[in-house]
Amino acid sequence: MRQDDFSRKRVAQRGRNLLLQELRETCERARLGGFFYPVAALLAFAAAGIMQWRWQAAIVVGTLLVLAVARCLIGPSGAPDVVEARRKLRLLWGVVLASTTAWGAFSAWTFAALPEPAPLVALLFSGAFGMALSHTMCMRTTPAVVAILGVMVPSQVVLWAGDSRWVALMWTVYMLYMLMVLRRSHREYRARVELEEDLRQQRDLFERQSQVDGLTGIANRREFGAALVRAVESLAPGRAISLLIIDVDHFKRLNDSLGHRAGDACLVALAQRLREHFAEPGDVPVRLGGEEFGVVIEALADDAFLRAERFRGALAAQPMQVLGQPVTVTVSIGCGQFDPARHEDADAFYGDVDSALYRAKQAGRNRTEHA
Ligand SMILES: Nc1nc2c(ncn2[C@@H]2O[C@H](COP(=O)(O)OP(=O)(O)OP(=O)(O)O)[C@@H](O)[C@H]2O)c(=O)[nH]1
Repeated sequence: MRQDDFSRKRVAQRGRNLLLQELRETCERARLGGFFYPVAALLAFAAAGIMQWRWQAAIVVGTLLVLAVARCLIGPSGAPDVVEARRKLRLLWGVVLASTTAWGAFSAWTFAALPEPAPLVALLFSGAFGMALSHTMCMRTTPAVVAILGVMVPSQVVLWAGDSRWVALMWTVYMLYMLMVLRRSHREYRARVELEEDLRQQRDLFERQSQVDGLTGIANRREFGAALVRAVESLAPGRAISLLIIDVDHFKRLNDSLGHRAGDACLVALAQRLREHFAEPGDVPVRLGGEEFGVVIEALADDAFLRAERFRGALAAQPMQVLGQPVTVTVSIGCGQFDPARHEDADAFYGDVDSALYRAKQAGRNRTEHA
């Protein structure tokens, strides 16, 4: 993959992760907050004498309750793609804005319709909701601003229009303070999620680096050890695991004649050949170190032997392009199948196949030997 493609992919992945985190947090925070609205409306009606206002209470509390339940139903199920995540966020904010606007309208209505102390109760709850919104729903500023205005403005209009100008002024200052708190909370939220994403990416990078060989890009010895132990320990009845250990013949000569850089390029080209040749499900090609490679194959020894021979024959017959010039290399291969009766563990299995490789070298190289 080209470097700029890789960077673009990482940027897109980062954007998606941030969006999914925003969706998760918005769902979580909106879920809890929704139920305070019907409870607050119930308390305001209780303060006014609930029996006298039972129909109005049923409509207001019922509406706010339905909206609270709707908030709970919109969740980040599974791992939605970017389009689906944006759609859910829009839907969720739509329901949140419906709750805050409904509350704002209700609190303004209490001044006209309900006796004291119901308007005071509703007014104080408006302040609490506005402040809660500025702290908790700070993931997106525009809808959060609309939500705060929805909760706060209707009662302010009533206060400014009536004879409570000082209360109205204090309420307006309070609302401006909420908007400032929202701005700060939003900045802190962004800094936190960006930092968390940076740490996640660093962790993934380190994890990948610890599993992949830096020169050839295929799995390294550490990953090989883990894959072999996994394969051996989880071997199901009727299944087989084979191992090839592949060593380049006279690699020192190649290094000495063409240079170390050409030696490196040769190892990269060889790893690419391995990747292409051993690409069936269950195949794990790795670089064990130096000019030694390994392949874990889910197959019987005879099948693995045939595939090893095909690889060896093709390599010897077809020169590789190394720094622009054709270079023919041969390999010696040890091949064996894991046998629980003979191999106590993965190490014993590896040792057995390594001995087969040794025999292949002793027998003249460019050949495959059975363990
Ligand atoms: N270019 C390059 N050379 C390496 C690397 N790792 C090991 N080598 C070289 O690989 C050579 C291995 O040499 P030997 O172990 O003698 O094996 P050989 O020359 O391949 O001989 P046989 O295995 O007996 O056929 C050494 O010269 C190492 O320096 C590497 O990452 N890059």
